[in-house]
Amino acid sequence: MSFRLILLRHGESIWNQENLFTGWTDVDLSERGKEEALRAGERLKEAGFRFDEAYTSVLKRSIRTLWSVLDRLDQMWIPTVCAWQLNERHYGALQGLDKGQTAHKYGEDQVLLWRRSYDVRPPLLSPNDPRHPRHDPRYASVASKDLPAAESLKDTLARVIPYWEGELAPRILAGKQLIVVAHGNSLRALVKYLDGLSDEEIVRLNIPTGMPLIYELDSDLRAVSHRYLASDDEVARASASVAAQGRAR
Ligand SMILES: O=C(O)[C@H](O)COP(=O)(O)O
Repeated sequence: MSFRLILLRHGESIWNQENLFTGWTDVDLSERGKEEALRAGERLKEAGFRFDEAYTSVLKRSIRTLWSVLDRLDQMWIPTVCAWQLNERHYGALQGLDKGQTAHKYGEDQVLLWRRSYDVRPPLLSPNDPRHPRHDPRYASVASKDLPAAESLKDTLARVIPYWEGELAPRILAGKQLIVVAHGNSLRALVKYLDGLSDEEIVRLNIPTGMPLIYELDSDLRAVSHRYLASDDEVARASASVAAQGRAR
């Protein structure tokens, strides 16, 4: 028995465009990001995909991307779940800072550790900071011990994988075709798990915005293969540009 799962990172956001650490900040798509989202829907349509259910985060850059995809597929009616567990990694006190200027100030190696290492946490947001998620009504039903002030990828994985095991995997095993629209690092956490990547291998993985990623899974839901619905050139260029966001400026 084999299964298929479609993953998609949201289109470019306004803060992606401005090269700012975003995390749980709820910024919208840029004009280019809106086009990327529609294009992702077109690519899925051209390839003949249909979905039974859709999952996304509680952040509007992902939600709006999902809306555009489902609009293009004429499937806006399918059940859709917004789950905080699929949010971007929480970038703590780095949120709102310019990635290039941060690299200039602290060094590119430190920014690479913050952005791509498995277990280094960015500096924490103070609980009194109005940006802390405990002040945001959308997280009112989340236990305070689960609300992060900053996350490493390991912390992100510790909320994404239980959600995968408890909610997504059972639906896939029940035969449902799912699309999961999420974020660069919540998807890196899921990909690390599905592909069994080591803590060192995950450092080199950069997921581009707006390019559908198709996973073929075995009966244990481990990855057999994956491919982007885009040319190798497009994927290589877009992934390199994500990696380059941490260069000193
Ligand atoms: O939160 C952010 O800034 C981006 O969505 C992902 O950022 P990264 O590529 O720097 O991890």
